[in-house]
Amino acid sequence: MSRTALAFDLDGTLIDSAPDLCASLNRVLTELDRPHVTLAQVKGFIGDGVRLLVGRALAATGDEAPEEETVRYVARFLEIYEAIPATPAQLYPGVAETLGRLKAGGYRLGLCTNKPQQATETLLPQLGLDGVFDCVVGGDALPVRKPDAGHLQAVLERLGGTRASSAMIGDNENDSAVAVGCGVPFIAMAYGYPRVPVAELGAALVLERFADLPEALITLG
Ligand SMILES: O=C(O)COP(=O)(O)O
Ligand SMILES: [Mg+2]
Repeated sequence: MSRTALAFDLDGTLIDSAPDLCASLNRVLTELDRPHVTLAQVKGFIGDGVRLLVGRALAATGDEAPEEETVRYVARFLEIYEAIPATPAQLYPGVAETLGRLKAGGYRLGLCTNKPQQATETLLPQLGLDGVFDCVVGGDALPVRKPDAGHLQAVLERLGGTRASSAMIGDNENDSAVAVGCGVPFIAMAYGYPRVPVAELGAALVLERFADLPEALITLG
């Protein structure tokens, strides 16, 4: 077991959050008398944090709003989103069991997500993942966030992970970029929300099933 510190992305890697994000965006859009966005559109908006998620939904349904208005809509969006209880059924197949298996096997697990810290910490116990992660670093927890490598760097420092002992597991270009920036291998989950074909993410390995991760880590060496 040479890779002992694992950093995970959240949306599109551990949970299928797009339906709740889409429903929350559409409630905000209804309040603004705008048309709704589709689930397929929202999947393309996810991954760069909540400000861009809301901004993209506004751009897709009319004019982008001035910054101070957008800030209010982001706050309203988060109020709605955080009030929707998540359930373990939103985890992709095998996620809970596999994370439990890795933790029991001595791996240190960190979360490196662009979702805001408070929304992430609200979600984790609802998903049944309370206490699974040794550190959780959300998209507003630091002055930088993915694709800035400083985000993953902070997670790896908290996990005590070095280049040789770490890996990043994610679903899109931002996860690939931080892995490259930190010089650690990137494992891509093929089922997430990438904006380019998964084969173009530059991953050391692409997995169809989360449950294949423990064996993949052994392959990686
Ligand atoms: O963009 C977000 O809010 C979350 O995205 P991530 O968990 O895939 O980083
Ligand atoms: Mg993601």
